Amino acid sequence: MNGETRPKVRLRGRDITMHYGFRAILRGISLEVREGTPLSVTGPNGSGKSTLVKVLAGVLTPTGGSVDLTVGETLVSADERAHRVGLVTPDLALYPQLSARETLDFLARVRGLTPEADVLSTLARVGLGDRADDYVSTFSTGMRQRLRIATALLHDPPVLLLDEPGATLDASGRDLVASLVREPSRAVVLATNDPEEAALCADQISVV
Ligand SMILES: Nc1ncnc2c1ncn2[C@@H]1O[C@H](COP(=O)(O)OP(=O)(O)OP(=O)(O)O)[C@@H](O)[C@H]1O
Repeated sequence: MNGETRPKVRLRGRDITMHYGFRAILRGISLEVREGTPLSVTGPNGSGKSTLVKVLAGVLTPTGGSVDLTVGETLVSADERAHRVGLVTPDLALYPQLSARETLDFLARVRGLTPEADVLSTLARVGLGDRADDYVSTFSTGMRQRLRIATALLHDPPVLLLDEPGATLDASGRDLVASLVREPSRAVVLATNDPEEAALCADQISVV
């Protein structure tokens, strides 16, 4: 979908707090992201970047505060949010016994998507067009990361949440990440320890 036809999107987090047991990780994080103005999330190891991304994705429920996503005029429900968000996280386990094409076919079915063509074009977009039928077990670290990015793009979500997306990628892979961050039609949040990656974003917050 191109930017002219895509509805406007706004992802907002208000006063987000998170505790793991007695340990307070996020203390009152507020943010707002719209299409075309990507937001980087920086902070030291263990400061809560990944936690914040998962809260925004709806994978984790925060201890306090709220997240809301508006697409067009519609406030997206918490249950529906996963269908509107593409999440790239190092925690995403891939099935080694599936091929890249089968991985996306499987996800397409799970997500209720049908068009087979999107699978191949998505693999081509991440540079795996010629490895579609190879098993994930034979993929290198960077190829697996490209496949994770493909899983996030498959349903053409209006929101992309990227957690350390370029950490294992080569120069062309980092260019791919840069092109995704700069897409004017998506709202993008990028959690990273890499200053060059963070600099791709117009806005920045830091968690400590
Ligand atoms: N499931 C969990 N149970 C308990 N503590 C957790 C859990 N997940 C994360 N934490 C803790 O929350 C804190 C933040 O972790 P998180 O992964 O969000 O940090 P991060 O900023 O992304 O770190 P890094 O830069 O190392 O990727 C850490 O202290 C971590 O130990």
